[in-house]
Amino acid sequence: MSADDADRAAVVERADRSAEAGAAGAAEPVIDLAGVTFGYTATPVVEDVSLTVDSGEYVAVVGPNGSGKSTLMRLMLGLLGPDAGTARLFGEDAAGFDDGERIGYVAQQASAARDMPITVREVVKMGRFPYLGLDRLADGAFADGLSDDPVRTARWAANVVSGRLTAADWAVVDDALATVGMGAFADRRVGRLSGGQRQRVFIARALAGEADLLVLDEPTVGVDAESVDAFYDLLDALNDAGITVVLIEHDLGAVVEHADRVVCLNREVYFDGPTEEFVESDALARAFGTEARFLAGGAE
Ligand SMILES: Nc1ncnc2c1ncn2[C@@H]1O[C@H](COP(=O)(O)OP(=O)(O)OP(=O)(O)O)[C@@H](O)[C@H]1O
Repeated sequence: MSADDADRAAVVERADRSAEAGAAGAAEPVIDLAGVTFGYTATPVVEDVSLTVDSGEYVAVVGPNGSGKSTLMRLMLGLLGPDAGTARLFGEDAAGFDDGERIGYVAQQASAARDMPITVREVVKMGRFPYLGLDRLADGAFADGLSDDPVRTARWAANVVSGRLTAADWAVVDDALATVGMGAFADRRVGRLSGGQRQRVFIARALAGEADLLVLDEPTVGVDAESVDAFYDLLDALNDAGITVVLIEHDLGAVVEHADRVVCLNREVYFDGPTEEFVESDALARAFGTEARFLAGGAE
């Protein structure tokens, strides 16, 4: 079986699992914002936004610089609380949501990640941590490993946690690496990867956590063009497999090619609907003002 075939097989297997989960789960929205208003100061940067995202959707949030996209994402994830309105995540109040492993968050390339002195497999392994549970750590030896030296303690804790990963956990880690096409890089240091490869590793970490919502904030900024295409193909495959995708993206060409639905934001929602209708609409011109001509040209 070629590496590509293995990757495809992993995606298909994931699709089967998601289909089972979908059949068993209720049809509650993944994200549900109702009349949300928020400002860092007295002036709102997000105003009266209502939108729901259902399981399995692929939604892109677009808008000019400073239009409130990242703020909206933080509100969706409960990292900020609305001044007015309500934000719900998987049916719960977003601020109190504590089932973090259900969400995979991929930020713009963090420069810190470049300096991480750990391997790809170690990063992806972190996705399993929420499943280990304190009960799997709580044995008599726990206190013996603590030391005054924080680095030693952290190293010890990492080793203990590694020791607690079962064969099934490691299988999930390897499956996630195969899905993003990074199986061959498992033992490479994260800092030695290209930007696009690193972003795939962070997606793999989310998959290892069995996330069913991927939230990405301009994930391909600074990534070379070829890797960007591969990255979006991967997102398409994951979405086909049932994972909900919410993507902030400035590249309207990528949005038009990949997302099923567009939310166009400039403090308020200017458009929310199918991508083909967005392309035909005047939302871009209204939301982007003078930038619209340039951006629309970029989308062709
Ligand atoms: N932590 C903060 N404190 C104060 N103001 C903030 C903060 N974060 C963002 N803002 C302001 O809120 C507004 C919306 O910012 P936000 O980052 O949500 O927009 P954006 O659409 O994601 O922008 P960009 O496309 O440039 O990343 C901007 O005017 C920004 O300056």
